[in-house]
Amino acid sequence: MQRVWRDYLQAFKGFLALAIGCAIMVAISTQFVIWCLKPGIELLFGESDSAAASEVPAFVAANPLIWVPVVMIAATLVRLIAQLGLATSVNKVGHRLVGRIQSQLFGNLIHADLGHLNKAHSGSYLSSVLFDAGLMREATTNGVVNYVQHTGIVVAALVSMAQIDWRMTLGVLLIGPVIGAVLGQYNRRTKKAAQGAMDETSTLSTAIMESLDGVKIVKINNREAYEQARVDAVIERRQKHVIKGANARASAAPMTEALTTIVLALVVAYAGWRAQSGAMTLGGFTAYIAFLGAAGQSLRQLANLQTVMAEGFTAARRLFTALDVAPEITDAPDAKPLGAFDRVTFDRVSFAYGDAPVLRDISFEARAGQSIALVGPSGSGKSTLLNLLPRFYDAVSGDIRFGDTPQRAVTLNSLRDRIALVSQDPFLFDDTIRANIAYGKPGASDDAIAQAVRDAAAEDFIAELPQGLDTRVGEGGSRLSGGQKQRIAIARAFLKDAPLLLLDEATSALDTQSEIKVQQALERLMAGRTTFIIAHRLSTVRHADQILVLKDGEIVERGTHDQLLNLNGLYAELAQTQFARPVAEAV
Ligand SMILES: Nc1ncnc2c1ncn2[C@@H]1O[C@H](COP(=O)(O)OP(=O)(O)OP(=O)(O)O)[C@@H](O)[C@H]1O
Repeated sequence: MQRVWRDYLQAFKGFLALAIGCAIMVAISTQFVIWCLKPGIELLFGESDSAAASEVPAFVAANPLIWVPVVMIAATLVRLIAQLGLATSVNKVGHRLVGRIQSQLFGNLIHADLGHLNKAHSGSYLSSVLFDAGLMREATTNGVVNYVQHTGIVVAALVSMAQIDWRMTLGVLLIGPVIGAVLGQYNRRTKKAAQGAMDETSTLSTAIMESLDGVKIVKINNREAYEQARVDAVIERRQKHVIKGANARASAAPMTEALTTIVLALVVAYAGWRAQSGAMTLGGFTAYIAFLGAAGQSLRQLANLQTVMAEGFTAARRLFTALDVAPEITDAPDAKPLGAFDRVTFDRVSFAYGDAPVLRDISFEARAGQSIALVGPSGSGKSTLLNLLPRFYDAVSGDIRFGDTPQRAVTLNSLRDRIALVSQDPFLFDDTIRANIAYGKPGASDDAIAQAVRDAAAEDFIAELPQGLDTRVGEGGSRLSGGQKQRIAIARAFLKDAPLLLLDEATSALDTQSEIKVQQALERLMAGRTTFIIAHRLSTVRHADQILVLKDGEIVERGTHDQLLNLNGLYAELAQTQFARPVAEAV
């Protein structure tokens, strides 16, 4: 709660003060309406006139038939206004709080290290953004204000009851610890159920997202029934927790009600006995019962609030755990923008995902404008090596330098500004082709975009689309073919015009018109840029200035295509089996 106050609520303290002021006003006006009953009944029914008359102003005592209802209606109006003020201010603060947390969570997600994102479940983030923030709002705004209001009503009712008959009130208070113990019991159960339900909600989100992402694999393998059963099992587990929580919640309020009704019965008996001896008036008795009723109702509300608070604070704990993960890959305090560089150097670079070493002692130098092909068996570390250049991951040891400047001495933004990435399966956003091309260079001119489209050999197919550059590509570029997506990604890289290019070449062979165009566009893109390329095509490796052959995370051979073929080692072997056409035929 302290943290919620410090990080979120403090900024809205004016609105919160208004909400709490309104809550107190609601409590007071509720009490006042009930308090009016005693002198009202006593005056109207002519009971013990003198006592009632001394409790109210003279004009009320003089004309109770008019003034008692008028005062009660006025107090009710005050209460209505206070309730409206309470609702609007709490809603405003609460929903602003949700928006702020959701925005922070997304900011945290988008700035997180890849290493962290790979470990976290996307569903867990999704359910935090969508549900946890709402649960936390309910507890920290509505919950807190209702606590203040209903606690106020209970305390004020007890004080008024003590004024009417302190002995009876002392007796009533004895029930307090019993109610406390009952509520405590339900509170524990609700908390446990809330935690379980929230965990299953994130599992459910993950399961749904995974099934949709892999829908083709699901269908081709006829695994719809399996996926249905998998999701049903999660729903079932989630429901069990939700039902447990709902049962605890549903039992807490009636238990409190039963206890307060027992108290009411005892009060009726005791008050009747006191009335017989003339120690209690009808007005006093009616007001006492009404106060007791109000206190009982507020106690029930407090019992219901236990769930809201339990869920809210469990959600808050989860949210804070997610928000507290700070990225480790950040700018050094004295980082400078990356300037022009004449070479990229890897100097004894090693890397591990966790404890598993993936790259060992990688050393090489790429001069500006050269193309470096990375080849090697699957899992040898080619993608990992590429990932180190834009600092998607940081090397465990060794140095990467741009010219003479160490990679960690430059700002992340300037480093990534100078790198373009074209991957095997390029990612497109559900936006227009224009926006997708300009993603790396927002605000690029129409001319620059048109030039990038021409360079990427994408103009023909874009011209055939009904809205040309303004055609939306669908989620993940689903309305375009693989070759078209590739060319848009290449146009994006052309427009970014970065000096360093990372390419993960498509594995398929050059056998269609579209793929020939892609290949030619890539060759134009590589011209004049330092290119690191995971090569799957013989034509690419043959033209590379330097080929690094990786095996188990180490460079085992290096040189040009001809030099490596002459070595007759791993490269020659790979060239025979891995590349599209046999070496003999291609050479
Ligand atoms: N995010 C990750 N977490 C843990 N291990 C990983 C991760 N990514 C890759 N690895 C492991 O690191 C090793 C190298 O993987 P990498 O993707 O760099 O190989 P690659 O040579 O690019 O393979 P391929 O040609 O099959 O794409 C593999 O053993 C892989 O299991």
